[in-house]
Amino acid sequence: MSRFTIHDLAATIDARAASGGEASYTRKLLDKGPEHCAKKFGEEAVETVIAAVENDRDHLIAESADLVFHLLVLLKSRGVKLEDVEAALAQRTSMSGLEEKTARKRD
Ligand SMILES: N=c1c2ncn([C@@H]3O[C@H](COP(=O)(O)OP(=O)(O)OP(=O)(O)O)[C@@H](O)[C@H]3O)c2ncn1[C@@H]1O[C@H](COP(=O)(O)O)[C@@H](O)[C@H]1O
Repeated sequence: MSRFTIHDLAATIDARAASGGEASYTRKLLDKGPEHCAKKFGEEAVETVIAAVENDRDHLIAESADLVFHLLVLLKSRGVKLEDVEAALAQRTSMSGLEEKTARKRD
């Protein structure tokens, strides 16, 4: 079985953004603009926090899936590619998280 990745989901979101999309939830979100996409992302983040605090594993997985989807839609709404985020992450692999935190304070 081939593995479904976040890149596959990003490609679907790209396709929905480019389509007519009357039946597409993705397209409906994008049509409402980045502020609406950001609000939805925030709601999903809160739901993910609640699932984590309640230590509900299945709920945490489901909410995390919603959260990743809404993050990708939010990035799309602002013209940021998943590859841009990956590049930012890749730059950090040469230093520890604590070093990266210190470097941020210097910026
Ligand atoms: N992965 C997802 C995905 N995860 C979550 N969601 C939707 O995100 C919403 C988040 O939950 P909410 O509780 O906020 O839902 P809601 O109250 O119905 O949302 P609103 O009406 O307030 O916007 C739900 O409607 C979910 O169905 C997703 N919708 C789409 N996808 C993927 O995107 C693809 C394209 O979908 P369409 O754009 O609809 O064709 C799908 O095939 C999936 O692969």
